Amino acid sequence: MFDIASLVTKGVTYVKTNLLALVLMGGIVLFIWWKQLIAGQADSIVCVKDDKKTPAPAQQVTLAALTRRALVSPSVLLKEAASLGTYHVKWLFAAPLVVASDPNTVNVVLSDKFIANRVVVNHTAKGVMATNGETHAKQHSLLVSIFQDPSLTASLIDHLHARLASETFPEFNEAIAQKDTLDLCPVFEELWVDVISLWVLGLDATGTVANAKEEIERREKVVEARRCLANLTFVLPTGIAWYFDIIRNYVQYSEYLMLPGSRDYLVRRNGKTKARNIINFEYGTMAKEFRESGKKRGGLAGKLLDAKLAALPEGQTDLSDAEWEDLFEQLEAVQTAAQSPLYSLTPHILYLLAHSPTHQKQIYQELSKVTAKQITKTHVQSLPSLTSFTLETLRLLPPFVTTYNRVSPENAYRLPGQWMLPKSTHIVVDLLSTLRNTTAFGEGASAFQPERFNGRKYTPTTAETPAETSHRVKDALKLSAPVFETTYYPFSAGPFACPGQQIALDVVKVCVAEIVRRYEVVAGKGREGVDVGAVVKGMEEFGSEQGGVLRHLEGCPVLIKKRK
Ligand code: HEM
Repeated sequence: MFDIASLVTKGVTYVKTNLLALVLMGGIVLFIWWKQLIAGQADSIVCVKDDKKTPAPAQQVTLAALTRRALVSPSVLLKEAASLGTYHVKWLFAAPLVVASDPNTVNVVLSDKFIANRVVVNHTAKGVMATNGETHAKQHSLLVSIFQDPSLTASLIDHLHARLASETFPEFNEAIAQKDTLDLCPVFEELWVDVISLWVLGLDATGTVANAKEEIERREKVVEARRCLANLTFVLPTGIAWYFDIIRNYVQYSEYLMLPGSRDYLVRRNGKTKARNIINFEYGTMAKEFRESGKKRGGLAGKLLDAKLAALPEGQTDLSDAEWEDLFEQLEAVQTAAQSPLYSLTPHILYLLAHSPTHQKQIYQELSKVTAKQITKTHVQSLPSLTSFTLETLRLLPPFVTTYNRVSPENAYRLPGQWMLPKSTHIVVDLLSTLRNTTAFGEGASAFQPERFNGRKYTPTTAETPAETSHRVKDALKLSAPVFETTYYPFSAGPFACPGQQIALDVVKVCVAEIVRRYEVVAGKGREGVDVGAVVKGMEEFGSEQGGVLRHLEGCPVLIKKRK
């Protein structure tokens, strides 16, 4: 007779007594599966040579080379990149993440003629989660052209002057009165978040309109909300949140890449919904005012609206709801993209000046020739010492230590010797190591020497036309050594290059100049005598928190002295 109960009991006893063996077997099966998966992926690295697909030779790439720590600690990134060579492949789900760094090693590993310079970064790769392809290209070139407009830089500088006078100088004076060390990072984080938010939304710079009180209250609400939102936390449907959190752990800046419908996801945990609503209300008001009375704002909002209206088919005078949404998303993207590198770079320049009194003196002497009450873009463009100091700080402390990650479309990322990276390769360029490349910047590449920029003019990487680019890509691959100009690209290059690079250089210099002409910045207590070279060498003082820009880990502590 078939006794089910006894069979079940026997089964349970069997499972109990053999549980350990079953777990072990399961583990072994999983391990074999994993090894096969990895091996399968390695085999599937197919490159294209002379239009024929062939498996890439195994020695061409190093697998699982960078540790996760390298993506958040610049000092670890430098060390690992130096020991591993140029092409590090990190497995990220099904696709490898490639980090290009040292062209010397790439010469050995991949070919004898590869240079990780800004021309080579000009590939036609697509962003992973960002809008990509033609949509991205259109939005990108729109921003590039809008940012050429001098009135836009001028209005940003107006906001900067107003903010320096109302909060920053009083904060500096307070630190002087207290004879206390001041941490520069939080000061400039608030400054840039405030300045960019008012400029992006096209609000008045000084609050001197007829209903001044109401306007000031409104501006305060907006900047409060923006400060609250500056530390991004996404709320996503559970499945996506899990995927996103994992990606975020591995790929820097991925949290800033917009997912479809991201404005809805940007609703915050921890009571940030209120802040989000304040900004959304501003967006709504912007569209309402235009629709009801044709009123347009200043700042970026106004310029972007003008450009979008100009592109409408004849006879159409208003944007559709979807087009307004696009406009808001672009404003949102610029807010994030602009504020964080600015609040990384500005305190770092001042901190390095505190540790380099000779350079500070030189810059102050240059500045003392400017007699105007307010420093303008024209002034700072003709201050060579300040320009060289800024460019050198950007080289050794680039706010983005790696580019955003992007995915290569099939065969579009060309390597030397006609090799192509396979489709869906995640590519991240290690700007930190590239900007310290000894072939390009000489044996003293890791030393802080602003003078290396003397007599050189920075050409924004957005200035290249596609035709010039593809021609130059071909030429670059033939070059035998990377040159200074093409390897210097802290704003990245190609279709994802920073569209705001000239504005960024202008406003950062105006900000630093206004401070240095009033105050002397001195090394903080206990840090006297530490030379600027020691600060930037090993990068131990800095970190790139998940999804964040490069920051001094102790917030750039300095002492401030008022100049006579
Ligand atoms: C020192 C300051 C800045 C630095 C170092 C910087 C650097 C960068 C870099 C490296 C990228 C591209 C990353 C990649 O290739 O994946 C980027 C993108 C971008 N930047 Fe900047 N940036 C700065 C300031 C600004 C400012 C002031 C604005 C706006 C006014 C701005 C707007 C943008 C935008 C909109 C993008 C996204 C471009 C796209 O994906 O098409 N940035 N920035």
